Amino acid sequence: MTYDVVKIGIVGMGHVGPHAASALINWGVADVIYVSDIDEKKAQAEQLDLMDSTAFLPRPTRVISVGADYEVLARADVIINAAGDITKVATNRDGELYGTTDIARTFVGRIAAAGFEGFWINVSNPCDVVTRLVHELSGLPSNHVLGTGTSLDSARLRRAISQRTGLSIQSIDAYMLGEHGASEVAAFSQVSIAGKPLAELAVERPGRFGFSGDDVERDGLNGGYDIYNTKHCTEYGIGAAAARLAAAIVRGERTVLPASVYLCGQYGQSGFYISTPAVIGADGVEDIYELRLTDTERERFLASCDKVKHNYELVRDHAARAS
Ligand SMILES: NC(=O)c1ccc[n+]([C@@H]2O[C@H](COP(=O)([O-])OP(=O)(O)OC[C@H]3O[C@@H](n4cnc5c(N)ncnc54)[C@H](O)[C@@H]3O)[C@@H](O)[C@H]2O)c1
Repeated sequence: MTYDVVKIGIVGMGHVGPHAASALINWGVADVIYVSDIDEKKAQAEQLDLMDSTAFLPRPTRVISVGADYEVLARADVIINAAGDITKVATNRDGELYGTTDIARTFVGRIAAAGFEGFWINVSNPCDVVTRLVHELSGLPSNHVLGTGTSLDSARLRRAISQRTGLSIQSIDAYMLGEHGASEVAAFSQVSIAGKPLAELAVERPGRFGFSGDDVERDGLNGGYDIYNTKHCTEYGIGAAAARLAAAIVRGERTVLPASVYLCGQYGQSGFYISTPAVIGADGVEDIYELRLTDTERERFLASCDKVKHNYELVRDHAARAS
């Protein structure tokens, strides 16, 4: 699919939403960005600030504030969901479990009823659970809905390896898999640089490449809280991650990126969202890759799947009790 005019909607203009918008504007990805927030004044203020930034850029982008008129977002090609309450994840991303899912119920169905046929990229936490709910409420095929998942955590893992090796982040092929949360796993056995497995490099040049997998996994896993504990949010990395996925879709890139995707038999798992590398392009999630893991990595990945599925059951019970 090619777009004459690329329209992207963003729900939730707290920290993440505006940074995703800013990345899309700076990269020249979108012609129109609809910004939505239950706090209409906040959405309007962000609209004006973002529009001011366009005066300094080569390509014009229209930013339109729609407040809580969610139906307008049905005109978008891609919608990013960043609605939530970041103060609730002070110790654990599951702190938003009922909040963000209740919030998603207020707009995903309305946007679907207004005829939305595009793509959802969910950022809100707990990311894999909210992504699954968005898929369920949207009525869209599973390849039209994805979550940022471990895209950010994988960037943190690559950053940690980059800091230890002195090589650029772009030179490091490494993935965090599983839940975007405490149970995620670094696929350390599959890290490669220059087409060589890290394990081989570690034998050849231990001084540069012989660092501990546990240490870099810790950075991938806890990197968010290292930032959150000081500034009480994370915004640049995740804004860029969401924008990157949106760009890959509207440009039809077929780029391999880690994302929370609907498993259909990969790792022996099906019917829910969790992160693994995927091909992102004009059809959204066009292919899903299963990595060859060590027994321990696989065991941990499967435990992560169990946790995400269990959290979804909690959300389902919560919704049943409320109805
Ligand atoms: N997946 C990731 O890697 C990652 C990283 C950072 C943040 N997050 C998550 O992204 C979400 C947003 O983070 P943030 O720091 O921007 O949070 P925030 O609390 O700063 O902003 C959330 C915004 O959502 C708005 N909102 C709430 N209910 C709404 C509704 N019904 N309709 C429209 N807007 C609504 C709020 O008014 C607020 O402006 C959170 O769930 C957070 O945990 C995920």
